[in-house]
Amino acid sequence: MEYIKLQHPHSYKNDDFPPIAMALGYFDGVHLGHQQVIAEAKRTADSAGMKSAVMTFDPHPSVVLGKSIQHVEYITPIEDKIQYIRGMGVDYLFVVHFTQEFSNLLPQEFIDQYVIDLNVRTVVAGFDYTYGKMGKGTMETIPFHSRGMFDYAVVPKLASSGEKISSTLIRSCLREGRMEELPSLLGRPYSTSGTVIHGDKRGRTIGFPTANVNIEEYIIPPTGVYAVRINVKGDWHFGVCNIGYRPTFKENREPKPSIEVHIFNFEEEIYDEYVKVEWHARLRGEKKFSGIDELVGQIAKDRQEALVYFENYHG
Ligand SMILES: Cc1cc2nc3c(=O)[nH]c(=O)nc-3n(C[C@H](O)[C@H](O)[C@H](O)COP(=O)(O)O)c2cc1C
Ligand SMILES: Nc1ncnc2c1ncn2[C@@H]1O[C@H](COP(=O)(O)OP(=O)(O)O)[C@@H](O)[C@H]1O
Repeated sequence: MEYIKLQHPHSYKNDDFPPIAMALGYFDGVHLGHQQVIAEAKRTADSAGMKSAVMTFDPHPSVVLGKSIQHVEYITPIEDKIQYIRGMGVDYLFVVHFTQEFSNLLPQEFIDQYVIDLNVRTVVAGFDYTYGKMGKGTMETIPFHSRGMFDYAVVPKLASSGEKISSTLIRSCLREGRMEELPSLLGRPYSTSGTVIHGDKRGRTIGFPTANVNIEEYIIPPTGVYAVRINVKGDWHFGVCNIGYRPTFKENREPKPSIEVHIFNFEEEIYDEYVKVEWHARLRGEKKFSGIDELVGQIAKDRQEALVYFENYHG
């Protein structure tokens, strides 16, 4: 896959590229609905002898359009998005740096500069895709803006248990800790990557060392205890993860919850390793225990519950 970052204004002309079938979207999560749009662009490219492409945007428009939030949390931060799209086998990935100036392009200007000038011959997008200033361009206006230079295909909504699969639905599952529903929406479990940092070194003294993972940019599930898998140096391990403020030990809440994984049957020192945590099930909420023995007893039960959960796990 060729990865092309586009800064506005770019200077490509259509003879810089072969004919392209391009999937267009923000694609946070690269969920099953997104995967359908991307697969449709690939099918079209294959059957028409064109190259396939995905165009997406970074950062999230709300960062730039100043809708209250400055710090967006993603289902798939840009690096993960690139990796999942690469895994789908597309030929080109265009990532447009989303700026105020870019967001002010009129729908026709967007189509001229970001579709026609990149030699796109077929646009594929979901039924609710919008483009150009204020999202005024829709799949209904696309034939008009195409100037007869390209075809288009609209992918209808994909539902799971009667609900439209969307980044919004996935965000609410994540915020509510409904981890078990995510594979049917994402096509894979939710996962987050980060570096193992130093904690208070208390874990090892209570018999449950925990790798504290610094996870940034992702949506963090609610505090509580989870059955997880963790990838360390290329190998998957099972474990239990606590997200929270460790009220048993700490009077005052830190600004961010800690995310700590006790890895089963594992004894290595892994500080500074970049690890991937895969979230499978929420087991319980975080509690303040009256002492270390009660906490340790509960963690032993959590471990057992996760082991039972994973007994029938077959990757
Ligand atoms: C599976 C699991 C469940 C946990 N549950 C709680 C809890 O309910 N309440 C709490 O105060 N701490 C809980 N902890 C966090 C421990 O307090 C924490 O691991 C310990 O303080 C070690 O911290 P350290 O890694 O910074 O040394 C849990 C940890 C694990 C691994
Ligand atoms: N089974 C295990 N699960 C998690 N971390 C482990 C395990 N065995 C060894 N470790 C190592 O020990 C560290 C955790 O020990 P801990 O006393 O909890 O320290 P910290 O408070 O710095 O996280 C991890 O970062 C890792 O390097």
